[in-house]
Amino acid sequence: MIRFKDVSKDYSTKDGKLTAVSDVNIEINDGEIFGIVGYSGAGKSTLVRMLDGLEAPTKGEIDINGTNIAKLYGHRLRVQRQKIGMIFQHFNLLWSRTVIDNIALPLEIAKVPKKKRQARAEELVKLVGLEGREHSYPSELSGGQKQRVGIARALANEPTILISDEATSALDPDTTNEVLDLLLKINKEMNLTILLITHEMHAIAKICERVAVMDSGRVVESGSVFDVFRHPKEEVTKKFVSEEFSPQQEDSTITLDELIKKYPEGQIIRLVFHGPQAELPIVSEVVKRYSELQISILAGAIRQTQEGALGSLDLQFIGDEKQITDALDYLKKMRVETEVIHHE
Ligand SMILES: Nc1ncnc2c1ncn2[C@@H]1O[C@H](COP(=O)(O)OP(=O)(O)OP(=O)(O)O)[C@@H](O)[C@H]1O
Repeated sequence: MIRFKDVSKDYSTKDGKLTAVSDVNIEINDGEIFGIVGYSGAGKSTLVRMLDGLEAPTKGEIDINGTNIAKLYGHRLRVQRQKIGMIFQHFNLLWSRTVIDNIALPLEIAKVPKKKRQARAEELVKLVGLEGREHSYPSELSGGQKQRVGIARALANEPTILISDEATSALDPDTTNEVLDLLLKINKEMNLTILLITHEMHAIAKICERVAVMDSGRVVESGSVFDVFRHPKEEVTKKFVSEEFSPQQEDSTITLDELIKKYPEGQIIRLVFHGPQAELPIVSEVVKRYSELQISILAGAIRQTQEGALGSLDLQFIGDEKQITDALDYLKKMRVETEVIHHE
């Protein structure tokens, strides 16, 4: 288990003290994929550097399976750091080395005999799906392939923890999904604990079980991804969730205010479905039961999370108030969450 306990980190700058991380408490279970999301400057990288023993907290304790990282130095710190693999946004590969030699680099540093490191590097090439590209140079690879090399290299020393620091931020959406699928596969096959640091809620939704949202050095909200997506409490979380998850209108740049301006009549209701409900024909049932109402679908989105599908739909209801209330009661009975986002 990784435990951040009341962790703070201050830097002294020419403008005085800067608190990069403030009273952070997080517990990450073995084998879990845990997300940390925050905008630039939220303190995510500082947290990672402390976990990797590159910097010590000003206050608090970070321990991995009971060992306080800040208390380690010399050989013991090096051994501990080998248990943590890291992947980065810009891959950090050596351009003069081939794929296989990049992957074998940490083993060379750890002085693993040549035959053994060759065999391990070949195994890793297979694991990340780069067979046939062993002797290519990074400049000959696509972004997704480069990140696969990064992942294989990070796994060379058989770490128990993998930190992904914005590792998909420079990739296009399809490649991002492929890399996330690979992380999920590795997590399952090797029971690896993965800490996913990102500003992309999509990546969190796709593979994480739990998430902590950081803002100005603090963890402002945390919990299961499913719950945080369903009921974001803090403004910053709402912003992240709505960037990724708000129902997509035909013109996806339209804001809620513009939507209301465009459809001022009646009521606009947002429905949130989860789990098996997302697959039931609930909307057609409402249309049938309350046939006097005029019901239009304005926008919709569905996301797959590790706990099942989470869907959201904005509907406009025009008609008799009592009928609208009855329709909403019916939806509630079907355990669909409803939120009135506009009432004429
Ligand atoms: N070595 C340092 N000296 C002084 N201030 C620092 C140092 N490292 C980080 N900071 C400051 O601490 C705050 C948090 O930075 P950090 O890099 O941890 O954020 P982040 O969430 O990782 O953002 P990004 O993704 O942009 O790196 C920022 O205000 C940053 O300027």
